[in-house]
Amino acid sequence: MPLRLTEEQRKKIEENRQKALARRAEKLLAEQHQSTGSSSSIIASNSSQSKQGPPPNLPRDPSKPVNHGVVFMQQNLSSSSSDDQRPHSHSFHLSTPEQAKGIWKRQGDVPTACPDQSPLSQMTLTGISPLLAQSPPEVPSQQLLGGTLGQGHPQASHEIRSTPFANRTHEPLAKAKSLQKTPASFFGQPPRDPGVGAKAVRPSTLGQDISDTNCGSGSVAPGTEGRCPQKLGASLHKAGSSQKGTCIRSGDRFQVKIGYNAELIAVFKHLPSRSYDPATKTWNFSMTDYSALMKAAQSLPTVTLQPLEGAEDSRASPSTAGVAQTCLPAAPSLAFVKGQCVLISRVRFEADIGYSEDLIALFKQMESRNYDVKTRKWNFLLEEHSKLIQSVRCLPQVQLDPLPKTLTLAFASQLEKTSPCLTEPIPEADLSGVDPKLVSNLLPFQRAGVNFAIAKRGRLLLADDMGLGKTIQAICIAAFYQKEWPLLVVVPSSVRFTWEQAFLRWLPSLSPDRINVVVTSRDRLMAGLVNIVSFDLLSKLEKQLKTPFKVVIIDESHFLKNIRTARCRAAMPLLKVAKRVILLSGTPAMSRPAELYTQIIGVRPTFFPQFHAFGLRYCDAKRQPWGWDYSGSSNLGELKLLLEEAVMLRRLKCDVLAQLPPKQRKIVALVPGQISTKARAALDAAAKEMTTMNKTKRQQKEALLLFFNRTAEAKIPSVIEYILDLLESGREKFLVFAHHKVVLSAITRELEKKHVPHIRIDGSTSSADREDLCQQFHLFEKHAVAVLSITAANMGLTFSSADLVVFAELFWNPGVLLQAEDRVHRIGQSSSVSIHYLVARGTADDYLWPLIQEKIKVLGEAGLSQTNFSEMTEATNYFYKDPKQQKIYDLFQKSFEEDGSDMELLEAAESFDPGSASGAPGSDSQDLEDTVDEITLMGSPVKKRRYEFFDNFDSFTFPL
Ligand SMILES: Nc1ncnc2c1ncn2[C@@H]1O[C@H](COP(=O)(O)OP(=O)(O)OP(=O)(O)O)[C@@H](O)[C@H]1O
Repeated sequence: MPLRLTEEQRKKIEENRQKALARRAEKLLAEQHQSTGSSSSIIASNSSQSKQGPPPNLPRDPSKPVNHGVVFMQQNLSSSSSDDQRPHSHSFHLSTPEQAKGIWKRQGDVPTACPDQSPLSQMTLTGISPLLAQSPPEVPSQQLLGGTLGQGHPQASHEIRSTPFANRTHEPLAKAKSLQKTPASFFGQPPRDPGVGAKAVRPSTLGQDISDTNCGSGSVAPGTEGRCPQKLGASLHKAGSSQKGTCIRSGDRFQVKIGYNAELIAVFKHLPSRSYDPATKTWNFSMTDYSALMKAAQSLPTVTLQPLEGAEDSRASPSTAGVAQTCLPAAPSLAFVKGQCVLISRVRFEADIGYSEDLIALFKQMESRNYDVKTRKWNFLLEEHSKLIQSVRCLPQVQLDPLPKTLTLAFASQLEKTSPCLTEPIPEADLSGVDPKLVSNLLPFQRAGVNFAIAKRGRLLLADDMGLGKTIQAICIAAFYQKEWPLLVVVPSSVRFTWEQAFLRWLPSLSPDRINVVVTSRDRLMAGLVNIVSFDLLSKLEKQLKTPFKVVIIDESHFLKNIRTARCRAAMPLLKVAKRVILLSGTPAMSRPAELYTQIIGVRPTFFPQFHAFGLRYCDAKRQPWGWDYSGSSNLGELKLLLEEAVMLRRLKCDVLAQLPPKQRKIVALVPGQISTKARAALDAAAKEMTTMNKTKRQQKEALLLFFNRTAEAKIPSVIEYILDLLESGREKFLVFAHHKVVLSAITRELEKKHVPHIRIDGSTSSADREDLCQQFHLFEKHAVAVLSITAANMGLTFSSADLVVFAELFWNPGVLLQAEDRVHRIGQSSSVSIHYLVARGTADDYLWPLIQEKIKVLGEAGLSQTNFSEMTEATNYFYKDPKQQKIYDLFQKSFEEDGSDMELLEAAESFDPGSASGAPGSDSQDLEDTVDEITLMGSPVKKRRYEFFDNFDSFTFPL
């Protein structure tokens, strides 16, 4: 069982975790700083990767290219460890000449420029493509344009030196060749005339290109150091004859002071952050454009710009170039934008991407375009997705990732459509082969659920709110595929027999002996037509499986959320090979999307074959020093759409309230195996006592009392297991009524152990305290259990913030039970209330339940009660059949009908001491505690779940 933490404890843990991470990051930064030193010359001599990115083990977000260096680094890292859903062709990589040449195009020229490139650009790009192939897909073109080409792998520098054309092609801002024609072409247009371009290149310029490439970044390949200053000298030659200007810093912007120069103004006009001040008649720019401007100016033969004070000219020397780099922010000026397509409805997707003029021009060519003024994003019909992606690929400075493959598969019909159709009606399934009793009892929304499941070919996650009748729907869906049985039903241990009862109730055609409830690890898993097994036993019995089950139901499927658990490892392969998979959960994910992953692939094994891809898109995956953190959430709207389209059906109580009765009662048949041998012997002895002839009236009552008390004792472990299962299933606030002090104490003790917030009201609670406790329960934020005495807390209290009442014990007076139910079902309650009666076979419950039912019937006949318990009774076969049982029943009936016996029994029961053979009053015995511990730990459910709870955090993180 999981150990529930309070909200406060969770917060504390999270706080500590964050602090630890911050300390770790600081330490690593300091170490990194020490090892690299602050000297720029050291930085300059390092490879570009170590310079551009933060230390490899610092947190970074692979999906957000906030910083060029980081993008470069991250891309390398993520591409090595991630399963990127993007088809390769969608990535922005320039490994082919056709792709690489796009870098030269003016963005507006996309449609025409793409197909026909000049031979020169093809030739030159072919020359450099090996270098670019080494660049990660997300290296922004700005890095390439801004003189960072040489920052790549040392080998890359080498290639540049040996292929001068490549340098020209890749250093656009330094290309005298194109600039000598027109500055505009410098920024965008590919060199059109190879002949002119080639002739225009002066020898010195070529040399300068090489030096810029190698030295500008400070990344110097071995053996090139001596050459750099020489080349630099050549490049500085122009200073003598050119127009001079200076850059002046002004806050986070800088100003350029220079006389009129048409070429330079053309350059200015291409910088996104440009601003002209008519008062001073100067242009100013954001610092992000500084590098790009300097590079461009450097290439203009008619201009010499003095760099900003304090910022070294990147041309100065290889050893000082790093200083300039570290002083200046990265320059994303030439508008490299990166983003992704995100689904926003069943028929539309949105381009989640930054501003780019060319991209917007392209968007405007899409027929289905729509601009959302609120989100300030463009969206389109799915059918235009491919067209848009194809077109965007021609924009060299834009990377728009397409929808992941999983989404295109799930929404294939929408992607291929020519006109949008919002919702296809789900066809009515032919249920003529299913027991009419079941079909006729389905509520309309349940019938719709069955239709949905069959339309999905029997594979779905049915995630209806708690208490909406997932069981009846699951049985109906499974019965539709009855020809493919044997059926496997995997459930929490505490509800195995409840499921058996449900099959018996809803499928009368199914012979009871065809139902196999697996109780121990020695049982056979495939012995019946319907096989019901707990999660924990499944992992012990999976080896028995020779042939796979074709139809599988998993109740409370969120029990599989942690992929590392034995239960998940046992179940997932079964789901993969099964033809029909019916997952049931009222709370498929309790805290984060990562919890959904196993359930999604349980239903659709081909969706997101790698968790990492899912994590990147929906869990806001972040790389941390210790590995990947998948505990966040992102793109939740899209995830919801995907789930609804292909995986999940979820209705909330409020959606179907009109179809629900105000109270829904359910008998939960407790697992007989949970009653220990010792308790069983005590029960049998007590039952025997009751049937012994020739007893006085008093002796008979004592015998009955002992039987009632022994029942309480015997049920404790199963009751506790059920309560913990409820908590694990996400039930947040509920009431547990019991009668015996030992039961109340055992429950509160367990809740304390598990740190579950709870209150207790019994006969010893003062009336002043009762109100306070009620209030306290109301204020609890999440999980909270009110442990209440049936007789001491059944009146006058309001617990309408809960919508579930659990009766751990029965009580012979139905009026008391109904009053207790109404603590929740009262004014202020807007929901349908669920009531669970926990009954254990072979105990006094066998007699108490029919007795209650009988009394209710009488009350109903007298017009005093509209309640009907008979349906439940019929469902659970709670009929005493043999004559001996009838005798005990009679005894119960007689005893409880006599005046005053209630009080007598109450008093005796409340203070029952299980340690005493006679059941005489006394304190809770160690004996009972031992029994509880022994049984709840038997098969280690408690132990295991506690581990899993703490393991949750880990389960959403992967080591590097
Ligand atoms: N169509 C129906 N006719 C009669 N009883 C129904 C119907 N649907 C549900 N019930 C009853 O409602 C109660 C709740 O149903 P069930 O246990 O299947 O809910 P659930 O959705 O599985 O809830 P949880 O998530 O809490 O397990 C049960 O007693 C069930 O028998």
